[in-house]
Amino acid sequence: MERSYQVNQQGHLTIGGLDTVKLSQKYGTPLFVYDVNHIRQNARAFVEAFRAHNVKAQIAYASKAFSSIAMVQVAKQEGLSLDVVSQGELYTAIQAGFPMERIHLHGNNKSKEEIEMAVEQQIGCIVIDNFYEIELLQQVLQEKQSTMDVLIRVTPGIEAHTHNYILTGHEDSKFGFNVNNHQATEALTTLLKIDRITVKGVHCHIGSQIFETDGFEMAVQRLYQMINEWKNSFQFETDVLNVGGGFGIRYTAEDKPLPLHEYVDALIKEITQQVDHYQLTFPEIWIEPGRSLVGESAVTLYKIGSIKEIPEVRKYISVDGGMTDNIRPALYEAKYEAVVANKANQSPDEKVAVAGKACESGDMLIWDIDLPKVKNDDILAVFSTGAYSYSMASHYNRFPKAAIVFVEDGHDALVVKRETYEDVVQNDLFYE
Ligand SMILES: Cc1ncc(COP(=O)(O)O)c(C=O)c1O
Ligand SMILES: N[C@@H](CCCC[NH3+])C(=O)O
Repeated sequence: MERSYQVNQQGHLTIGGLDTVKLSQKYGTPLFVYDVNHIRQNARAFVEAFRAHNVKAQIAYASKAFSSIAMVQVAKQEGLSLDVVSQGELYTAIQAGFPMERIHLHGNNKSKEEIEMAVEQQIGCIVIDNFYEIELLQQVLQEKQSTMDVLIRVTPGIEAHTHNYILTGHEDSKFGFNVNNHQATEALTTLLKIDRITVKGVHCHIGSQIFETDGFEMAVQRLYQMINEWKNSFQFETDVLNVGGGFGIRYTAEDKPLPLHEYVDALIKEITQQVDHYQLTFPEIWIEPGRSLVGESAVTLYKIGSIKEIPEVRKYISVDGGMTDNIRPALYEAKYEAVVANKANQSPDEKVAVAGKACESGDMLIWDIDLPKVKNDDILAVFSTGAYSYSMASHYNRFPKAAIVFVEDGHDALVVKRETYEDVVQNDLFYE
């Protein structure tokens, strides 16, 4: 989906038709601004892609990318399912009134409390990750005299490294059951013996920010070897094949994401071939997009403060946020693009570096970017911050977390309040 940014007559950047400079004045900075229409278009692109093939599917928004009550409401409105990884994400979904039967619980170390909550809420399914969890789930189901549908998360030995794939004979991952050493099959046989558990199928996730379809195709091929063995050995047929998320987005001009339907088209083509080859039943397909639904839908607005020039070295412009609202540059050397929101019609004059305000040399948002000459109080808009920014925010240096605004149809709405200093110390107790 094209990003909905434009420049208005004042030379200000607009998102979803609203002036970002005015939004920064109204709500303060740092501020996340989401174009809700953009999220909806992405969701509909996935829904439509499956519909075009007449394939039954669940598109589960991976809420780890950005979870808030308002975001979960939008996912519900668009008919998506929801992937949650913790009690916190599940609690958010409950508060948002999300249909429990469309929730899938993930996690490589689910606690008994998390499993209990999932069973009590009768969520759609638990994605089983390890043998210990099978014991815990069995115990909880017994205690609560309940039942649960599950998928088995497997690691097929294919790992995506953004632009290419590594085939690993021995899979070294904290997630899921290994296919190659038959732990996945052992998990199946263990689960099949438990009356209160119904195995609906298989899950795998090969990585994130992936720009090609061949890694998904390779994973499907490997999975079908296993699924066919399961059919022959245990007469077990998978009703559901969940191929995870990972569809890439554009952070900078170097990123060339595919239109979302191309991933779906390729997956359906490969699954069709495999099903025909092994003469199996076509499964329901589930996917778990996070970044591709929300990543490009948001900008972060910052106010520029200090400007430091080291002659012949670098010019640093510092903003009023940084790694505490977007850890990705520090954590993954992730690259971002930005514009000066109040000078969006001006051409660049100089190369600068954008620094955050945390007490950490690595707190840099962008190392090299061409911008028009900036001064204090200018507003910087960093693009594509909708995924894994707010959701990975921290209180380092006791900075309060930023606010979030949704814009749609010419309206803006505050959906996450800016934290106050009272919020920052709310759990602190005096030592007496
Ligand atoms: C199991 C699982 N599903 C879905 C996702 C979402 O990935 P993405 O945000 O890249 O679509 C992730 C994150 O990588 C994941 O670990
Ligand atoms: N948080 C990561 C991706 C991890 C996805 C979840 N398994 C990022 O920002 O790119």
